[in-house]
Amino acid sequence: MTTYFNYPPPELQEELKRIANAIVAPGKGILAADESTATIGKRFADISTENTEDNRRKYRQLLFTTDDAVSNNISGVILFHETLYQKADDGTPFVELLKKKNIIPGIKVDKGVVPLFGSEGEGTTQGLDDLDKRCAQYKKDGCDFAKWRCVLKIGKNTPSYQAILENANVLARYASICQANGLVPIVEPEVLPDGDHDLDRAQKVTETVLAAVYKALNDHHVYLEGTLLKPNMVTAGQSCATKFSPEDVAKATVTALQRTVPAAVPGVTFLSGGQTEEEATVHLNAINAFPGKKPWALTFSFGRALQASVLRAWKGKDETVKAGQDELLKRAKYSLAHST
Ligand SMILES: O=P(O)(O)OC[C@H]1O[C@](O)(COP(=O)(O)O)[C@@H](O)[C@@H]1O
Repeated sequence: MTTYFNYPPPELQEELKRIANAIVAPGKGILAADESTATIGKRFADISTENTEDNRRKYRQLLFTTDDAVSNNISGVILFHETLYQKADDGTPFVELLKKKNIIPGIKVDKGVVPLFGSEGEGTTQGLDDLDKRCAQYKKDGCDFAKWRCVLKIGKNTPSYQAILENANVLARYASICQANGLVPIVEPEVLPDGDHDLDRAQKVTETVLAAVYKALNDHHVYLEGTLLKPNMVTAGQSCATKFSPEDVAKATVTALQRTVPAAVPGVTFLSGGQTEEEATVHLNAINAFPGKKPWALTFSFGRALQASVLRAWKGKDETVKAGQDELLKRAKYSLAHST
């Protein structure tokens, strides 16, 4: 294997580093509002709201017209393709609304999880074919970062070596293509919380997966200072009989990261992965409070843990938009409350 290669040119390195650091500025995190049409449909079903293009637009308008104070705690928003090109009622493109608030627009660029042939129900994530072209266009259209999610399942025989390697490699290919186009790649290898495994097993799997991801990023010459990691917090499986304290979760999570994530990475933006808003917040605060070496910013890139009460307050109605926005302000403020 050749070890002769070039990192991005110095100006591009500077740009990527500047964007990544701005996203994880102290006290700030990411609002993951990039639910695909099917996923937002599930969220809308819970509040008996029809999954139409205009309802999706209205809901994202609610999020992006929340009081400017939201940008004290939200540095970036991940958008779904459709949302990037939508406008508010007064014709202002959503991207402009965000930029006016000093919030960095980002874009989900993966095209979803597909089965991995020959595996025990595992998957890989598709979307590489036209990624270079799409990234160039998204950068022109105002995005400064991107996100790609891979999922790994914990089971008796999983995650398999096949799945670990394949997902690490596809994340690395995605990351290098993003960087070439001036987008900071958020690398998301989510170890799913489904199952009855304990905390120790979740930690070991997370370590193995992250180690493979950083090996692949190195193999693909990804410039780590211009990337962010979006991992799962290390929690026991959702059906595990044993209960673990926030301090246990913090210890397992910080230890897994210390063992695998290079110090060159500016920040870790955790996904919430089906935890309640309260759990995700308590865990993130325990992670930040945990003593020891933590050379990266540790913050949030929550979907459900920032939006569950927003959706419940909004209920799909025009007259409850303000109630939804108040919930978003509250959740954004408290997600990192004890660590700033
Ligand atoms: O399956 P989809 O529609 O791509 O969405 C997956 C969701 O998972 C996330 O990566 C993390 O979301 P959660 O914090 O709710 O786990 C979001 O960015 C994204 O919206």
